[in-house]
Amino acid sequence: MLYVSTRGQAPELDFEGAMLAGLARDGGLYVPAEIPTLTQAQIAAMAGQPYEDIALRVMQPFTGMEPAHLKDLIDRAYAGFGHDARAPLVQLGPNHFLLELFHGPTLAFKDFAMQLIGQLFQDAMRRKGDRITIVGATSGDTGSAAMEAFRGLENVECFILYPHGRVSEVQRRQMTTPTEANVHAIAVDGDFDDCQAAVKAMFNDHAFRDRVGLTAVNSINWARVLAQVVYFFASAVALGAPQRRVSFTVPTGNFGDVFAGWIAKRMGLPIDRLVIATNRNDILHRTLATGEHRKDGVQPTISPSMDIQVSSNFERALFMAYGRDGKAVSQLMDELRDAGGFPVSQGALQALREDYDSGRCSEDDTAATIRAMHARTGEVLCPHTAVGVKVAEEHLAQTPMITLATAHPAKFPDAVEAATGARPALPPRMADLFERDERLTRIANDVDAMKTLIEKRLA
Ligand SMILES: Cc1ncc(COP(=O)(O)O)c(C=O)c1O
Ligand SMILES: N[C@@H](CCOP(=O)(O)O)C(=O)O
Repeated sequence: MLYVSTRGQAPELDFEGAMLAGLARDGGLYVPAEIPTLTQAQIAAMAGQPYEDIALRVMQPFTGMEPAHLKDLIDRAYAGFGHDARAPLVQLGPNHFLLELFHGPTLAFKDFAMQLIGQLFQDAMRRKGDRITIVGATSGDTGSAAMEAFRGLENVECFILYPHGRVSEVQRRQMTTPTEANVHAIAVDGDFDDCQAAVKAMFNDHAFRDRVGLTAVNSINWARVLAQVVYFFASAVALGAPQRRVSFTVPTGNFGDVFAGWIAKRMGLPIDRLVIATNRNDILHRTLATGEHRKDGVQPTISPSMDIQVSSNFERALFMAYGRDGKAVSQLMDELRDAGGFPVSQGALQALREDYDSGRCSEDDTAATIRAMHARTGEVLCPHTAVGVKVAEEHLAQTPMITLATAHPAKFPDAVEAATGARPALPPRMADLFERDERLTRIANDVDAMKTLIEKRLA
């Protein structure tokens, strides 16, 4: 299986090469040259299987890895999850289900991919004997998941850039309290888009990239997206796929999760609609509605992990919608950088609308949904999940709808308490989070200063 860049100018790589590279050398994102398909019988055979077995069947064709070896890494990745089903389904209404993706060690869906790529990276490094430097950008959840997966590992330094003052206190403390010396929380005076732009700028400085052995754990990295494809299969099969079609609503920011759903659909999973749910940072909803993809400044919300305007993986969706035309995508990305946006061509817009629907949820509706769902079902939603549930309710139809519950409510206690009157508790293993010492470096939104900081630390 080979991987190609969305900008068409980087060398094609195998799975391990694409994973270790992170961002392609032409600034694009790696995607599979062809998407492998599963037969309806192969999908039906997943019914009743453990999550780890489904993960093997879904991911193995993309990796070319020896199945028993990959299965061993998958088993290790999910052994620490706090629920036997890994991703349990809860029914919210007659045709509406919630997929709980927050039973991993850092209480957000990021653990599904991050725990696995932690294993995959260690496996590759054992064979190659390399040192790597991870630089990641986070709006709150990727950062703690990455630190959890890589803390204490020899030959790995992990730097996480987060927007100062724009993550919840629990999220911040999850990043600033690990004691291992190889993980570093860096508070940037900027927003998430600034942090992500800085990461991409470091990758595009090839001399720096090669000097420090830079790699990515954001959904820039194809392996992150791949691991997220699995729970679309596991949940759809639990509700009767492939005989029964399902739809998904995905709280969306960087577009990695919903793009994983698109991959599942292309692999043969009978998905009816993929609904993109945004908070008031609604660039993706506006794009689908109007055909104009235009940045509008990141606005802080009570669902801070989705406070994103430059949605990294939308580039992968555009690549597919433009018929895998790397030159066209490259031009669009230049326009986004230089002019703040671009019109999507009619053909590409039609292709996007064939697979995706979208909706936007206001701050008031987010709080009202947390409150109403708690009163009606007893289920406590995190604000991101509430954005998904609200938008999903506007798209309910004959087909069962699965909304992704992307984080545990206890990561956002203030927003949840304001809506329900009850403060969600952290799991006992994290009960002393607020007593632990914090360690962080505050830095200006200046890529050169960040590179200097990283190189100093590595020296
Ligand atoms: C809790 C939560 N929900 C939703 C999202 C959006 O997911 P994606 O960036 O894959 O669109 C994020 C961050 O990415 C998140 O942390
Ligand atoms: N919401 C994310 C933003 C980064 O997303 P990623 O999936 O590209 O890592 C976060 O919590 O950091």
